[in-house]
Amino acid sequence: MAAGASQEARRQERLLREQWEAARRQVRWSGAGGEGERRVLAQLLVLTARGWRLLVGRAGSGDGVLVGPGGVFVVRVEDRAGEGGPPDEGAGGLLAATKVAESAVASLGMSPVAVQPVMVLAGQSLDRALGRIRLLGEQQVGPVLLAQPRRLRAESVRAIADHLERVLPGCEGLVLEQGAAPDTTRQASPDGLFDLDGLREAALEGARRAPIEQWMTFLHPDQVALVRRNWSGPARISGPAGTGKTVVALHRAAHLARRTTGRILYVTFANNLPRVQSTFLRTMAPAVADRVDFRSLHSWAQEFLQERGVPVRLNGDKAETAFSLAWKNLGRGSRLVQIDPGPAYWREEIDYVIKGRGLTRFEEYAVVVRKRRKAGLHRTQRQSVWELYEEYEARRRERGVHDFNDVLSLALGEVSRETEDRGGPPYAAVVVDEVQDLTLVGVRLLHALVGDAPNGLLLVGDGQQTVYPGGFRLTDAGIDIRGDRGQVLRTNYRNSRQILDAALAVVADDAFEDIDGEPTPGRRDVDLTYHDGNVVRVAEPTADAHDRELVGALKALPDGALADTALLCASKWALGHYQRLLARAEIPVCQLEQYDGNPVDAVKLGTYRRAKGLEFKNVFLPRYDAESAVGTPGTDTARERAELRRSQLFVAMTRARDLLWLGSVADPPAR
Ligand SMILES: Nc1ncnc2c1ncn2[C@@H]1O[C@H](COP(=O)(O)OP(=O)(O)OP(=O)(O)O)[C@@H](O)[C@H]1O
Repeated sequence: MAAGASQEARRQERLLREQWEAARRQVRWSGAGGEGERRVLAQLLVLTARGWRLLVGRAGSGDGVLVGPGGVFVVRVEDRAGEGGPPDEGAGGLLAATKVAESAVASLGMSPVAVQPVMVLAGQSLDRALGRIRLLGEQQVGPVLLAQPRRLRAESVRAIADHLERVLPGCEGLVLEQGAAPDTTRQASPDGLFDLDGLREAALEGARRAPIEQWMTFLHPDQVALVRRNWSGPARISGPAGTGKTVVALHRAAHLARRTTGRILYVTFANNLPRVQSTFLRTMAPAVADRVDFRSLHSWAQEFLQERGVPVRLNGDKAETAFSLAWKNLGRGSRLVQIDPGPAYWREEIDYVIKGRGLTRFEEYAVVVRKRRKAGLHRTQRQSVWELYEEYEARRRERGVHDFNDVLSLALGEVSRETEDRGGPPYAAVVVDEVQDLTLVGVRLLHALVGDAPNGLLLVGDGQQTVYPGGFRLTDAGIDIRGDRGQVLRTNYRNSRQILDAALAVVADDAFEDIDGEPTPGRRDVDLTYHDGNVVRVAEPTADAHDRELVGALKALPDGALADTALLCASKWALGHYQRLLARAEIPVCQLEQYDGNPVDAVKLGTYRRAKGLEFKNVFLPRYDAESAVGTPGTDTARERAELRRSQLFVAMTRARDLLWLGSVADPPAR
């Protein structure tokens, strides 16, 4: 240990010893409770000399509340020296008191996840969970509270404690009386159960730990109301980019985990998001982090089928070969090539319209409304698509493999059977983030897991950020969102006006229909919070000059800024190019696919799609306006692809909080 550090440790130890002596004298004098209770109270009083506020019932009984840098803790002390098991009787009262405290701080915008029930067992040594209650021994309570990461600043501690003192009935503040300070020349010998070393270490650790982000504790009171709401059936939260949908969904998942004993499933389509979101939840509500399963839909479905013994042979390459053969046999000679000569459009038709919607009969396909598909198909053309589909299925089966859609259909069949057999849903609640990315079968599957149970299904997303072809309405999935079960968030907390305006300009003419069937204009009204930020546009005559500018701009960022910087590309090809460029320039890179939400001092590199749901202080979009091959110009399918590409660009642009760098290569000047 460095000399400075050990001096600080000695100073802390001396201070703690003095504070403990003073607290012991104070509680002895107050005559509160039994001896064990008095020792715990003395320890809590020590915290009041370290930035915490303690509120107790006026009669000296009931549950106390501690408010400090680590959050709000509703505390019940049980004097159980020598008695074994946990005091179940006290738990109900403590949870009720916690609910009261949660309601009281909700009006201040404090999320329920920041209010935690703690039961302290005097005379015992333990640290474990009893449902959502943290059970702590006398020796553990001080160190555990002091070591919490910092959630509240001093002024918030003051405001919250003052508020609670005003609104909680019969409650008053108790502080360590400085006048009761002991004779410091005497070497005090703390009681056996007072862990001086533990407290000292915890105080140092608490000071060392980085504070957790504000949004993990405070939301807008309207958002807190959504987090705590009781919904009688499936619910939906929508809203434009950056309006806090994911933030509300995460707090909601934590809140539900504390309210129920079952497990919570939190699903997205993308593979990388669950890792990031799980990291966030672990930081903001560690006590319930293990009760929430963060999964991508397909990985969850595969694992689920495996556990149930349903054979799955997912093989993307062999499925691709099956399609290529089907196209060769039936597609490329058919009337479909007049609509779009490329096989990709027809593969999408099978993936997103036919299999994605779970259609199994031609008559269903013949009449289906093909959402977001711009090329109209009459009956004979649909017949050709259906023949292609059947040929593909035959080739796929021949190879004995499944594609991604099969995995979801199999899981849906299994869940429906299982829910009937077992008579109960496997999850207490399912939260779906970025729901617009899912297929209809995917949404049906998740709905089947919880049905229409109260507080069971929460769908979160924004149709404007659709980055895959096709679409569906919730009513197609048999999901009925009524009245206040459909909520819209409207305040953007992420982007500056310049950045949001630049992004909205891209999709201004692309009106869309959201999954609730609501027609919505491309340029939407969004309230902005005051926030500075810049759009930097760089147009260079050549690709080389463009890349030099990009590297220069990245290198000019201040020290440590790379940790909050992303470079996003429209295609995998471009990704490879920029990866090599950054490697040559010796700029550290972290692939978005590997990113888990923990800070790493490297540029996050990924495709527009991979950046879904994430945000960064600085976002670089090189060659952002480069035209990709979008089929025969002027055709419906080309228009559809161009619109999808604009949605993807919109998603990429709205990831930027403070700086959006847009690079392009201008046409060389005419000679
Ligand atoms: N009440 C709030 N006060 C301050 N910041 C907030 C609040 N709510 C959300 N934020 C911040 O807003 C930003 C966007 O939040 P979030 O990612 O949840 O939005 P979103 O609607 O899911 O976005 P997108 O659809 O674009 O992925 C985050 O930085 C979050 O911390």
